[in-house]
Amino acid sequence: MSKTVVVALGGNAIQQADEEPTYINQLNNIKKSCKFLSLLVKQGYRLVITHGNGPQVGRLLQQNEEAQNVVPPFPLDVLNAQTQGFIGYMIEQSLLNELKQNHLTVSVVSMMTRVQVSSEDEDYLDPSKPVGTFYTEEEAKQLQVSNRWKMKKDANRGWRRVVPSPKPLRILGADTIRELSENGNIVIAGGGGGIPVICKSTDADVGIEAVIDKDRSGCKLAEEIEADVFMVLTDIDHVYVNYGKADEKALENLTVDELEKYIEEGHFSKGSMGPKVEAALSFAKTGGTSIICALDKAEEALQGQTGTIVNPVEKQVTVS
Ligand SMILES: Nc1ncnc2c1ncn2[C@@H]1O[C@H](COP(=O)(O)OP(=O)(O)O)[C@@H](O)[C@H]1O
Ligand SMILES: NC(=O)OP(=O)(O)O
Repeated sequence: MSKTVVVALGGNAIQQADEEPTYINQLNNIKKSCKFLSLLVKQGYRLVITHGNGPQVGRLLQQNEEAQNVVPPFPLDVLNAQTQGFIGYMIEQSLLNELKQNHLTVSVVSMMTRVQVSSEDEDYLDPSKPVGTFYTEEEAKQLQVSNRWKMKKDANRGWRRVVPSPKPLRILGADTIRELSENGNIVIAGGGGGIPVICKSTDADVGIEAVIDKDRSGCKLAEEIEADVFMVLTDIDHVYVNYGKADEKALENLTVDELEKYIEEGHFSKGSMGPKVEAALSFAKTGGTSIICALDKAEEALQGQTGTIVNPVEKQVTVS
């Protein structure tokens, strides 16, 4: 039977840092990304695609706030749903067009996905999820006062607004996602990390104003649908130790224990590679294979030829 791969598309697959965030620029990036995804479909992998929404949901939030005297604003959980809708549409249509050009007949389904979170998560008190545009330190300090935004430094890339990011506890509708995938559909699910909701057995489910990290929820999704591979596609060929230093070293094929040691040694930045390696580690611990690699090398990485591959301790073999 063909392997199920949960693919988490990084922000760069949708928007390049140095480009204007217009619809056309984002669509062109998605079209390029879909060319690489279609190669995986051609190889016979079953794809479940998830994607980020940090830049997009941050700008949508800003639009809602800035227009609030003219148009009533919507809460952040609804804005997450909006990003699932429009990014899902852009991926679905671009992928279908690419598959059609390659004479591949596979249906693509975008699924609005809610994700259960805790009402007690500590991130509500000290928000960590960067969204929207990058600012200089000076601009960030002004926005903190004028707009009452919480601002934090995002690795070495500038300052960004931060919003709460609770950990995903359960992907609601995971059974349906699995069924759709097993029936031969490409499924786009858990976009933007999913819509965060609090579920209590005695009360109605209720949405929460937060943005979940898509690498964390992608890993949870892979775990819950029992995927074979969890793959994080970004803009860098490997995960590195001593990244950016003279003695940096690309990580190729490693065990859970080795990766755990590198995480403890503090090699990975909180706002960029950190969540990816933690998600990769977490999935490998459940018995699957995790891969972090460049989007344009996805096919080779699945054949074990490139990328950072994290194997479960007992499974030191490459994926094919
Ligand atoms: N240890 C590391 N190894 C590799 N890349 C790293 C490391 N630490 C930080 N990075 C940075 O992480 C970036 C990828 O993270 P990010 O930009 O958040 O990805 P995406 O937007 O694709 O999800 C790389 O371009 C690289 O600059
Ligand atoms: N929700 C989320 O993690 O989005 P980004 O990957 O775009 O930050």
